[in-house]
Amino acid sequence: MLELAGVGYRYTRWLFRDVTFSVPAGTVTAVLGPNGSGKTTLLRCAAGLLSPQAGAVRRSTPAAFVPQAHQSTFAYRVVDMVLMGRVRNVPTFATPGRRDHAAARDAMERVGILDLAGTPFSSLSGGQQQLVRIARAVASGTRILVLDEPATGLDLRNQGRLLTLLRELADAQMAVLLTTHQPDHARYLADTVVLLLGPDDVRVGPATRLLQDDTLNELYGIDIGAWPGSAHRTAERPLS
Ligand SMILES: Nc1ncnc2c1ncn2[C@@H]1O[C@H](COP(=O)(O)OP(=O)(O)OP(=O)(O)O)[C@@H](O)[C@H]1O
Repeated sequence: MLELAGVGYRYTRWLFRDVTFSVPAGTVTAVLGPNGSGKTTLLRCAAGLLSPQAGAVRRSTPAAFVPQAHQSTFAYRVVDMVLMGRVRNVPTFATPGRRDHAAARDAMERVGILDLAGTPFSSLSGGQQQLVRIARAVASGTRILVLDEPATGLDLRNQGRLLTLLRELADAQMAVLLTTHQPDHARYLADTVVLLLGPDDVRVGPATRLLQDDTLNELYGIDIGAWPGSAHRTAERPLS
């Protein structure tokens, strides 16, 4: 269980002032908002990587945080990267044991990257590296998973695999909190959505109720019916 009560954070200005929601075990919560609205900052507060200036965050266990995708040049093999997720379970100066290796293997299998186990992390594509980071978090055995834009950089097959995996992890009683720029992903996955419309306008509710066209128009400052990428618009586009 992850709980935020009246959480506020400011750098030079308040990004959000009074955010309250909880992510019970067995559920998924998705945070949506325009670029710069404070999604990453909110997730870092939730995961315990930043201390909010207002309110409180309660976690039933330490959270595993999967940062936004970025290309990395770590020379470790994939299996060693995933094993790093076990760091809390391995005593200082000890080497990972059989259970740690089994957890790493299980995590790689679940994420679908077992065939990459011996590959140097630095030689993977950005999307593959993202899957490795997710496997590392899964291997940690955490009950609270916090992921910042986990689908970014993944192809359609891997996006589907990710959505399925996150749903399975929630069904296995994990609390999952993520950010996404894709309302469709939130509709599929999230029990609850948190919309960052402004420092004093943070809306929390069921995905089915909040992810309506009028709210998305307000959130992103667009007319979604006329948006070039909308299904409606694409269907209407004349063949040339
Ligand atoms: N370390 C920092 N110091 C000062 N300002 C910061 C810092 N980190 C983030 N900010 C500012 O806080 C705001 C919110 O940043 P944040 O990364 O949380 O937004 P976001 O919603 O995740 O954006 P995106 O969708 O582009 O990833 C931005 O205006 C950003 O410039």
